[in-house]
Amino acid sequence: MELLRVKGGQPLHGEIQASGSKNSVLAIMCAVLLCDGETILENVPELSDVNTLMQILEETGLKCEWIAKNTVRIQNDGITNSEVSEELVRKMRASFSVLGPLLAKSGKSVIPLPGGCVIGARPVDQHLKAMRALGAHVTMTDGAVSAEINGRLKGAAMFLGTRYGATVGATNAAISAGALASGTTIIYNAAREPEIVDLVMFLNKAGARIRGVGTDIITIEGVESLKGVRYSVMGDRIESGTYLCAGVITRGKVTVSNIAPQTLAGLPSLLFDMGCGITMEGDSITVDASNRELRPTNVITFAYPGFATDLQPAMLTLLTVANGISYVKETVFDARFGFTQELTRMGADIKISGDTAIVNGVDALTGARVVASDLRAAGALIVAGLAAKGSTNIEGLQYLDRGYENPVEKFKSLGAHIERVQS
Ligand SMILES: CC(=O)N[C@H]1[C@@H](OP(=O)(O)OP(=O)(O)OC[C@H]2O[C@@H](n3ccc(=O)[nH]c3=O)[C@H](O)[C@@H]2O)O[C@H](CO)[C@@H](O)[C@@H]1O
Ligand SMILES: C=C(OP(=O)(O)O)C(=O)O
Repeated sequence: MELLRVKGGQPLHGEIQASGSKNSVLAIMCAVLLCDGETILENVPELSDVNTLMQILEETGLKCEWIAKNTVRIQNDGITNSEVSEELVRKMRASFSVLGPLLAKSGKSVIPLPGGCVIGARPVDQHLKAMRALGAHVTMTDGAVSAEINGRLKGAAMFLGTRYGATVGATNAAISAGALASGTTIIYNAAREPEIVDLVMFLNKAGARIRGVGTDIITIEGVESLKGVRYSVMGDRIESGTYLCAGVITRGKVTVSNIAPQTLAGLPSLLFDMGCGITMEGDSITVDASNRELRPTNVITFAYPGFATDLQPAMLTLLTVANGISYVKETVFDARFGFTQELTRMGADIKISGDTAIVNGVDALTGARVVASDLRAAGALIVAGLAAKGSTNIEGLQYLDRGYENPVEKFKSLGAHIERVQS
């Protein structure tokens, strides 16, 4: 079995470049189904999720290849198959996001349900609501969603949302499907995440007419066709935040460049509240925690511009060594504290009460053998290991590889003692 071995105690110093955003590129690659001809995507992170989505697009008849480092070429000469195989959907939940684009472009889409996962139940009711609003006939057979339309989808007004707030995936689905629908589509309570803005910038460059992105009302004037373009994906704010938290927990000084600091929403302010120095300049952000005592703080996750749920595990990990009690409330997913059990094995003092983790800071974490059960848990356990006394051995690297590009090289360049080992 492959493990990540982290020897803690070394303050991180230096600068890394953020990779392209995983969540952004996945949404954009799905939208390439709508675009005729050649699309070239730049700043694409080399991740297993990206490779899985390339396989899914190939299954539908598109041609995908890496043509240079971080550059993918996708040729869309027509969709030849509208059914995605279960094996691929099981590998990656985001594969469900081809539903809307496949339907809008080919009139049909059959996608197995992605199922729940370790961060909570993840229903797709709002995705289906959006497709139905646009006129599709949607049914469920043998655990797969089947959506069909005779001719073009028809623009409509719709309200999307769940008891957790706005939904990123369903907003993306409605935007992509609405782009090729006849007439006007209006999405109320649209999610406002930067990755949705990136998707819309790509689609508008390809010929779509979408306004209001970044606000909670998005208006789409449907067009008859979209044409492939060259587009560079935004920097990854979740990866960036993970490296910043690693810099802080080791009491180091870390700069992340190739990232729009405003996309980090509340993270820089919270790190400032904890006692860190923060500098933002152009497309880079520096956090300085050298010789600082870390104060506790309270965090509540929420749809953007709230604190990102994907950064909750790294942030909570940081609070395990703050000087006092912090409260972390998770409002986006209903089971995203599983990783805290592993932190407890490293000496953290965490109690879970409903949707809130009560984190009582300890003097130091200690190394242990731990298991990552999801992508951001893997990032958080690295953050913990970097600060812990002794060695931490992390299992579950298949999750890490879904969303962090070259983590060993990047952490090493900051001075971390980290390596992949067989055990
Ligand atoms: C590939 C990708 O971009 N993944 C991101 C995306 O996931 P994803 O698009 O799945 O997240 P959503 O914003 O849709 O989900 C938010 C909440 O709404 C619920 N929900 C969602 C859709 C639906 O039809 N019904 C429903 O109840 C979900 O279970 C969850 O509790 O946004 C999340 C929230 O920022 C991030 O954590 C994920 O990293
Ligand atoms: C939850 C995440 O991704 P996904 O939606 O693909 O599971 C994530 O990136 O943290």
